[in-house]
Amino acid sequence: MPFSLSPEQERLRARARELAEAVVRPRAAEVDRSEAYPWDNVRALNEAGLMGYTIPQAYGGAGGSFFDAALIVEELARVCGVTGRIAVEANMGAISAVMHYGSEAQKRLAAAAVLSGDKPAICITEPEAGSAASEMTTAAVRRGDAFVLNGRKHWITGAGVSRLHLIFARAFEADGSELGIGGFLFLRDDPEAAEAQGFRIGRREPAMGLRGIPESEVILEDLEVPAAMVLQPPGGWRRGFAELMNAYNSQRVGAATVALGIAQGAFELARDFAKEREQFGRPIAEFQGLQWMLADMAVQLNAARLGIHDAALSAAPFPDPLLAAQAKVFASETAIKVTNDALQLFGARGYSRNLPLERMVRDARMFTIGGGTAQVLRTQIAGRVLGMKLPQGRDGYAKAAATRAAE
Ligand SMILES: CC(C)(COP(=O)(O)OP(=O)(O)OC[C@H]1O[C@@H](n2cnc3c(N)ncnc32)[C@H](O)[C@@H]1OP(=O)(O)O)[C@@H](O)C(=O)NCCC(=O)NCCSC(=O)CCS(=O)O
Ligand SMILES: Cc1cc2nc3c(=O)[nH]c(=O)nc-3n(C[C@H](O)[C@H](O)[C@H](O)COP(=O)(O)OP(=O)(O)OC[C@H]3O[C@@H](n4cnc5c(N)ncnc54)[C@H](O)[C@@H]3O)c2cc1C
Repeated sequence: MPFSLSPEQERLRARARELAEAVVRPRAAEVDRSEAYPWDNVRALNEAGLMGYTIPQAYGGAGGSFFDAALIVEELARVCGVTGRIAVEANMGAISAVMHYGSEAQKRLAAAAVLSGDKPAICITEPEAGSAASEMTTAAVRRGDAFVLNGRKHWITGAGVSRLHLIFARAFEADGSELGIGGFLFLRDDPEAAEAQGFRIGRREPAMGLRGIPESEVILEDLEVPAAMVLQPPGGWRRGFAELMNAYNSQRVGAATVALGIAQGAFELARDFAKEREQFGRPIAEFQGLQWMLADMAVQLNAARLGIHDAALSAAPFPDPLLAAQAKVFASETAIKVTNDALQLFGARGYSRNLPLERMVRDARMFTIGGGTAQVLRTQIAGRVLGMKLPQGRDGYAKAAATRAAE
């Protein structure tokens, strides 16, 4: 463990590991096979106080930090990536945005949902606005004391099982003038009632990995969201997208931690197997080719963990965008490499669905895509390293120059 832990954090990590080993590990293969959301694990997490651990004590949580959350998430993801992701969304991402930016009523609503076992969903991506998320077309038009939302989100993690949703949409006044991109909170308590209100769950993606948690469409058809459920960061509508994305850095750190946890789990299996399995009359751990593979895995895991902890500890109140992006790029690419090498070390056994290695390879694959692709995050890193705006649209630099000339 690169950063020293307080006695309380040591206990927290031990509590998460105990639960992971006793409850989560034995169910991980079945969660993958059945593709069913692990409600039993959620109940166990909730009883152990690990759902909403970062929620301030005044709202019923433990008031933990993102670093604490990373300790919990790594332990869970080490045995089950799906459960690790649930812990991310119950402690980082949307819930942290609400607990920092929300009104009193919004905080109470969100805290109550998570502390009763909900994993909120964050709804940003649209079919025509993935990496280019700021080009989203889901519209929220003011009508009286509410906004009416229309649009289609896809690849929404937890759609169909989550209650609380943070929906990003482009907001307009009733006269059509644009306000900016904002966050809208919707609680899907009763699926039928939600559908009648205009919040519909569409197709579920047949995903490669992390199959125990759905990624589905969210279709909004004249969904009325009261103005009191608009999540308003301090900078107002014009800064809405930037400040909501700033909060989203916590989830990037969380996603990086799930990738790390999956890879750490695969590494430990490979290390132990290398000492047991014999070929040519000796343990395969005696072959230098494998020793160096294990050494490289250990180097990469340690570096990934350091980057994640550094990013988590930078939170003020959210993790630094550069550190979060760096942590996610490195951990996600490390996870792909380490899980593949761990499988390789097992030979044919690793390729069999009887062992968890092939699941770990599939589960690790998403993290260079979801939460900002490795390519887009590299552009964000480059922009911050260079201290330059790096517009990605074809006429981006020309537009920026024209704006400067007009000023
Ligand atoms: C940000 C992008 C969508 C690119 O869009 P633009 O080129 O229009 O935007 P920028 O000019 O780069 O940014 C506008 C404004 O926002 C600020 N910003 C952007 N990102 C961040 C951030 N992470 N932290 C802090 N601030 C941020 C930026 O600095 C600008 O502010 P100023 O005007 O300069 O003051 C694109 O780069 C991008 O991030 N695409 C990825 C979209 C994404 O991550 N989607 C995630 C969906 S949820 C998910 O996948 C869950 C998976 S999992 O389970 O975790
Ligand atoms: C498992 C999973 C869970 C997800 N969960 C959620 C969720 O809960 N909520 C949510 O809102 N979204 C979610 N997403 C969506 C995710 O955020 C998007 O998939 C991601 O932002 C990329 O968008 P895209 O898939 O449309 O790819 P595209 O943006 O179409 O990208 C296609 C390719 O082009 C590259 N590319 C695009 N632009 C650039 C550029 N400027 N420079 C260099 N390369 C570029 C990309 O890196 C990628 O390789 C999830 C995705 C996955 C896989």
